[in-house]
Amino acid sequence: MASPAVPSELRSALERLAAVDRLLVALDFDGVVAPIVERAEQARPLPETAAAVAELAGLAGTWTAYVSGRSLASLTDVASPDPRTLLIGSHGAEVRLDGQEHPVALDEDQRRALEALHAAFAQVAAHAPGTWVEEKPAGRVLHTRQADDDVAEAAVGAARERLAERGDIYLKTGKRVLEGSVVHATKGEGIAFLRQVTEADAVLFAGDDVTDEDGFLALEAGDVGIKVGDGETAAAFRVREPGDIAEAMALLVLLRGAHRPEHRAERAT
Ligand SMILES: O=P(O)(O)OC[C@H]1O[C@H](O[C@H]2O[C@H](CO)[C@@H](O)[C@H](O)[C@H]2O)[C@H](O)[C@@H](O)[C@@H]1O
Repeated sequence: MASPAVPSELRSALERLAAVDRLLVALDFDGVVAPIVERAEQARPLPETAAAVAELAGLAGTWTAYVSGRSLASLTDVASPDPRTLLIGSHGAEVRLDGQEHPVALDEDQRRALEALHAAFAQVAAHAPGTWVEEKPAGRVLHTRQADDDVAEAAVGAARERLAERGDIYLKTGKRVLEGSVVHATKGEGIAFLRQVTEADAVLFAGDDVTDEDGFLALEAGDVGIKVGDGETAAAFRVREPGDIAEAMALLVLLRGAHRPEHRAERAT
């Protein structure tokens, strides 16, 4: 028999979460809310997940967030998030709370480092068919999903080599991407910040990529971490794919709705 989308241990954890006074539901975007696709601009949330997130955002004592590596501009473009959903972009460097954006501000040294990062990735991409460079306010992403495996591996190696001496550029490996940023930020910091501003008693965080491990490590006793897909993880729970997150979120709507049927009053976070 096929294993259920929401394993029984995770269901029990969701039942416990649904009963807390103040709950923060934080989801990574690509690979969790939206299935992975060939090009970054083509990603879209699964409609069932987006609907569940909007319902949760309307419940009393409940906050929703997307915690993403994307820039805020790219995240809002592809996710069309419910306005009540809090946004963390650029792996923690950008924030949108109650519709107010807090963009990243770069100093002169960081602007110069960003130019050097752009030049390095652009030069590599120019010689590696199928690769391309995504621009973010504080970083660049070398995408290799459409390149042959050997081309992708060589491109990432060449980009790392060009930047090896730079202590002012932080590199992260993601799913068929090499990310560079001139600002040090992590999803763990993003989740800690959201926990503080929402005064949440418990946090759910779901992620699929290596960079989400910082988020899982920021979880505390009573929180719930869900890894989507394969790979080593610090998360206590695992599901197979974004469709399973849609089912978990629909279940959480039912469970939370039973504890918090009234709607959230409109107010600042
Ligand atoms: O933290 P996330 O919300 O998961 O964002 C991580 C990166 O996601 C995007 O790249 C990934 O998704 C693309 C679309 O499915 C896929 O083509 C790519 O291979 C993936 O790595 C995004 O483009 C990056 O900026 C994000 O940092």
